[in-house]
Formats: sequence, structure tokens, C-alpha cells
Amino acid sequence: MLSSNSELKLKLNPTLCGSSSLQVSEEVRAHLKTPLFDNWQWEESEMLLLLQVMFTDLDILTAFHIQLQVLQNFLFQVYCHYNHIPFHNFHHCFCVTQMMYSLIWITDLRNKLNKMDQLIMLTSALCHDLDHPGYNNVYQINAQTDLARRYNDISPLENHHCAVAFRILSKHFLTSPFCSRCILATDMARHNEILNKFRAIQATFDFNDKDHKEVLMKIMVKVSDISNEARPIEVAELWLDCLLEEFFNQSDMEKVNGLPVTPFMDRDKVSKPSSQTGFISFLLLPLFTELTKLFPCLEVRPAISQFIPN
Ligand SMILES: Nc1nc2c(ncn2[C@@H]2O[C@@H]3COP(=O)(O)O[C@H]3[C@H]2O)c(=O)[nH]1
Ligand SMILES: [Zn+2]
Repeated sequence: MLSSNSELKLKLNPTLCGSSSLQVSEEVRAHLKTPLFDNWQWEESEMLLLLQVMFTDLDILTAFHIQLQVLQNFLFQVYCHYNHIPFHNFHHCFCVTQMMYSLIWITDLRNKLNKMDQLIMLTSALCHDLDHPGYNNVYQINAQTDLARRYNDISPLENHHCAVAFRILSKHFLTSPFCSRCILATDMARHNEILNKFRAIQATFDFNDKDHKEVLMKIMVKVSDISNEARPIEVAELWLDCLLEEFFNQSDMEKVNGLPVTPFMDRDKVSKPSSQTGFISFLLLPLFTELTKLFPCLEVRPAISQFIPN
């Protein structure tokens, strides 16, 4: 039985952060491989250390002869390029990467995909919201921001995350078009397009087919990106507060600047339940359901099912 997060925390010696040794207990490492992991219990410096653990425990450093120092510099650069905003910040980056990491272990993708694919998935998760300004694509386009102009209104934010990722990654260990494609796939305007592609190949999925693998990697980044509600309620609840704070900031700004007000961000119209019911039933569940068909081990069984005989 795993200890609670606060017990685990004591087992991670913060004085080791930034050092070259990775003395993180087996128990913390085990917990890190589950979606039960509670990010709210950890400091940012500790999260940086835990991100290192993810790379080392997937044997990525060994496979690509990456020096620990290079990984640490890369992670620090990633950290520096997230903004201090309510939701799309370094903590979100950590959670998305940690969910990706858990999914890789739970679904045994560690043995089904090669190390390069695993590196691409972790890196895409880390970089997917780099330098997010806290205002979404609709705002960028309506306000005709620099980003919207630079990218001709086409996924301005995701294109920007890719550009920043490319700058950071080219100084470290990897630039891959697959990384950019995974990051671009996180634009929710493309949700149905990507989900439908996955639906079309899911029944005949072949881990040796590179097109199939690419769709799966995009789905994995997307699932991880919107997975807060798949976490324990006490973790998810705080994330919803952060998300609504960022949404409300945007709609306030839209009102002040006479721009169209995004309805699901309007503090006068949105409540916590109203914001989640549609999101969970129309976006999150269909995505998880499709992934579960490929990986039945992901099926969430209600707690009571343990008392029902097979
Ligand atoms: N309502 C709601 N939206 C979410 C939740 N999690 C993620 N999202 C949305 O899904 C989007 C995924 O891409 P972004 O990170 O741009 O912005 C995210 C939010 O707009 C959630 O729990 N509730
Ligand atoms: Zn995100």
C-alpha cells in the first residue's frame, strides 16, 4: 500500500534538488507512475527533480546518451518559459507530463513503443503550453494579437508553443517534427478531427504502423492535457479553480475591450458544475472511452465493483 503524498514528501530530500544524484525513494517513484499523484503537495524544485526521475526511469538518458546535466538544463529552460498565470503554468506542464508518464507505464507503452517515441511523448507533454499568455486562441484572433497575425489566425498559441519548444530543444537533445505535430494536436478546435482519425484506426491498430503510432501519440498528449478530472477529486477541484480564474480573467478582458465574450468563460454565466458537465460528457469521456478500447486496462471501475463477484 502506498503512503499518502505528505508521507512520500518526507522521503524526497529537497537538498538533493539540482544535484546530480537522483536519490528519490522507490515509493515516490512508484507513486509517480499513477494518476493518483497529487501535484499540490510538491514544490516546483521538487517537481523538476521528479521530471528527471521520469526520464531516467524510462531509461531515456541511457538510450540516447544524454548527460544528466543536459536534461537538468533543458527542464530548467522549460520551467523558465512557463508564465505565472492561474492555469497554463509550470504546474500544469508537470501534471500533463506526469499523466503521460503514468499512461506509458499503465498501458505498457514502454514495451510497445520505441524509446524515441517515448521521448517524443514526454517532451511534447513538457513543451505543449510553453509561454502560454493565459488568453486562448479565440481571444488572440478577436484581439488580433501579434501571435494571431504571425500565424494567420491558425492555431496561434499552439504554433507559438512549438516555436518556443524548437528554440529550447535545439539547444539540448531533440528536435522532431513529431513533437511539433503532437503539440499542434492540442488545439481543441481540432479535437473531433483527431479523435475521428483515432476511431477509424482503433479496431485495426498496429504498433508497427508509423501513421497509427502518430495518431496514438497525439491522442496520448490530448488525453494527458485534459485529464484533471480523471484525478482524485481533491486534486481535480483545485485545478478547476485555477482554470475558472484564468477563464474569468479572459472574459473580463473581453468585456473591457469590447470583444465578443466567450460564453464558457463568463463569470456571470458559468458555475463549476455547468462548466464541467458538458466538458466531461462531450470532450473528456469520448476521448477516454476510445483510448480504453485500445487499452482495456485503463477502464475505470467503480469502487463498488470490487465487491461484485466476476
Ligand atoms: N471546462 C473545462 N475545460 C477544461 C478542463 N480541462 C481542460 N479544459 C479545456 O481544455 C483545453 C485544452 O487545451 P488548452 O490547454 O488550450 O485549454 C484547455 C481548457 O480550455 C476542465 O476540467 N474543464
Ligand atoms: Zn495544456
